[in-house]
Amino acid sequence: MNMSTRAVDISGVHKVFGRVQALADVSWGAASGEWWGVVGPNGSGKSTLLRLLSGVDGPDDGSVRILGQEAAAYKRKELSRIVAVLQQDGVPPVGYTVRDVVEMGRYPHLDWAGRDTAEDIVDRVLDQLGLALLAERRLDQLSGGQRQRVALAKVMAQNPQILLLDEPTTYLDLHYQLQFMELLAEWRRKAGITIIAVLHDLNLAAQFCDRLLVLKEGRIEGAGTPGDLLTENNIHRWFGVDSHVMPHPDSAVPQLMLKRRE
Ligand SMILES: Nc1ncnc2c1ncn2[C@@H]1O[C@H](COP(=O)(O)OP(=O)(O)OP(=O)(O)O)[C@@H](O)[C@H]1O
Repeated sequence: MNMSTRAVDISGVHKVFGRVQALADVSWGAASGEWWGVVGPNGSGKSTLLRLLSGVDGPDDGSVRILGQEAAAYKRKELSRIVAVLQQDGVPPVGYTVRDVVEMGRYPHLDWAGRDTAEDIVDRVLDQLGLALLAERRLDQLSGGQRQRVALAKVMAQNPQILLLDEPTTYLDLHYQLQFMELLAEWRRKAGITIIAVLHDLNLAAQFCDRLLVLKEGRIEGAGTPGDLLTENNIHRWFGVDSHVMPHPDSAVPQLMLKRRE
């Protein structure tokens, strides 16, 4: 890839649902290899933005470019080789085995005869995520945290350049939340992928993301480093809550403690 090519670039994007302006004149982009957290109150347009970036939906106005080309100009399978998406509940508890699901991640890379172009990748990913012993287990026999690890294995097998995540840690306990974020960080370090993650947990976002994109009522309220953006004033402006913001003792990134009202 040409290193000057931006991973994603959107400009002048509008998206309307009935009378709701989900995104209003949004212009923003991510350089290759960056990790962006997309944050903001409920209903601010975060998931809508992710859907436009994944190509499942198009803007009403403006442009959404992936690696320099309009998202709509890609063939479905071609875009799936570049962009992978992981949702809140990444894989549902159905009867497929762990291996089946991770193999599904390879679909965009199968040739015309259904042959995989990189056969060993499924076993490598299963090993890397500590899932080798669970490979033949069915998803409905796994915990939510284990299933989310399988969902991560599936998108890793997909081997994308850009990973989109929509609140991926919502159903995870503290241990799995941290483990999930560390696995993403390691993957990015090794493969240089671009990560764009909708996150509600600002403390996790501050610890892992290079930059934050803040949306409110469909508009960009800020784009920059957690250190620049996560101030007590901003938190109040965006979420209507009072907080203490303090530097993390290890890394000095801002960490948030909510104040009670009384
Ligand atoms: N398919 C749809 N039909 C109608 N309205 C929609 C649709 N998708 C989103 N919206 C509306 O667009 C606005 C933005 O929604 P979106 O899901 O992008 O917000 P969000 O920031 O991801 O919210 P949350 O934090 O609650 O997940 C909301 O007002 C929502 O009700």
